[in-house]
Amino acid sequence: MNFAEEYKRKLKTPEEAVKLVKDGDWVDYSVGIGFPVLLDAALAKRKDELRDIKIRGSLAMQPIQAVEQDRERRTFTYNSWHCSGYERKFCDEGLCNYIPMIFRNMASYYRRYLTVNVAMISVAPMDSKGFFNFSMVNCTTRAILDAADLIILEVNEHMPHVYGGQEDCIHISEVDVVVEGEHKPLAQLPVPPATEIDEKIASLLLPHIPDGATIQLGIGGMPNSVGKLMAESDLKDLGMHTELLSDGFVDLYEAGKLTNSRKTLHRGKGVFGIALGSQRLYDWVGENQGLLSFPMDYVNQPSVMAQMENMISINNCIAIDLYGQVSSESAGTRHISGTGGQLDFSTGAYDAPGGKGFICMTSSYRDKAGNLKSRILPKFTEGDIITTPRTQAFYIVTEYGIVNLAGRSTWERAELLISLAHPDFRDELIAAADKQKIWRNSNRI
Ligand SMILES: CC(=O)SCCNC(=O)CCNC(=O)[C@H](O)C(C)(C)COP(=O)(O)OP(=O)(O)OC[C@H]1O[C@@H](n2cnc3c(N)ncnc32)[C@H](O)[C@@H]1OP(=O)(O)O
Ligand SMILES: CCCC(=O)O
Repeated sequence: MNFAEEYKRKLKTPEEAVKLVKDGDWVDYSVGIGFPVLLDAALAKRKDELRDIKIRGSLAMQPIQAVEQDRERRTFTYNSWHCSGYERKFCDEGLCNYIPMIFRNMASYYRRYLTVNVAMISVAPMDSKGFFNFSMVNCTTRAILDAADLIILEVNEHMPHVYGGQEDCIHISEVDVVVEGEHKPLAQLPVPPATEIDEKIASLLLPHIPDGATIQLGIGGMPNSVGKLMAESDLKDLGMHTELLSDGFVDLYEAGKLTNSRKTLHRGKGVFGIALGSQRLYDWVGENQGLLSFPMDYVNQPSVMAQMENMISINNCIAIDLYGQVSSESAGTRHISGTGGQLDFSTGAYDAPGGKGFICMTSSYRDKAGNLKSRILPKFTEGDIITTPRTQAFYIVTEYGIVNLAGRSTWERAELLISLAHPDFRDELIAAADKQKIWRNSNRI
């Protein structure tokens, strides 16, 4: 077979390729660095000739021209599975709608229910055997492509080849159209520096993490900082099984802590679903035989995590109420990010022998006007979305301590959670707990 010939036959310009999109189509744009930059720009130019184009994407980190060029949403309706900071601003303006999901189910939504008229996805350049590697976006890429009526690949010369265990590539024979062009360097996720509170939280976590543990770090500043601080600890022989591979893991690797040598599943390999972070991370992930990408319906499956001894999951949240419900994706009706894999990992870590799921947060935050606000709330009120229900939220950590809510009644939860609150808010939380009939006279903080 001459794959180079087939490639040439399928090659079109981005402008020619997007002519295949028809009125009413559902178009999929992939996740993170899988975003099809050239195809999006070409599709946006068709805004006056097309009608009712619905786009799905997520964690976009560069301008989405179909939204930027059509701010009245006359032609394009953009939807996200998980909002980046950039997409969050679109939600604020009514230009992006969130699609609720938990990551382990996302592929099955495509396989069972969703229509994909056109998939436009960025991939690494074709290899000599005719395969395009999904690079750092194994995620649900294969499920999206399998569901698509028409597959248009955008070859991105900066996307490195990444070793995968399953569903990590597509062959030229399965593809309808290929486009090429010049790309800017891959979009990066900023890595905020660790704060004093992050350091305190990491110091509280460390005694709960045994040598040889398998680690998941969630999205956001704090889990990344915890990874960095774990790299400075005495921990040994850590393993990686994570939906999101972020810079915290490079810190662990460079400090010699990440060996994967004691993993009880995929020994010797760090497993992940998607990588997002700095160029340093991307350079480390490309062509790295110590890593394996897998689809999210495998990585995020609790029954898979349950096979890993001492699976430790570390995630962040927006707020928690005195009942132990965790909100990590909205603030009232303001949409912030998404459920992502938080519930998958809280569940899977609990099911693993010796496993623990930690939800970490600063006890308080300053709102945009500079007022100090508690993240521990008496109850959720203004439309806050529950990401992890109280039945699956176990270890909760702030800079004031660490508690385990498993098996605790409502008065015990109120007492434990108030012990984690910023001191300025404890009295009002106790008063609220009393009013809500979840406070015992003998409770002490
Ligand atoms: C990856 C795996 O393997 S599993 C998956 C883990 N996935 C999850 O945990 C999904 C849910 N979690 C998340 O999305 C993130 O961890 C978050 C949102 C909780 C924290 O992420 P960060 O990027 O550190 O959030 P950050 O502190 O920058 O806040 C994000 C926004 O929420 C706002 N915000 C944060 N806390 C609050 C609050 N309590 N009330 C109101 N707004 C708030 C911030 O102001 C900011 O808004 P802005 O962009 O307008 O400034
Ligand atoms: C890719 C990270 C999304 C999440 O699960 O939070």
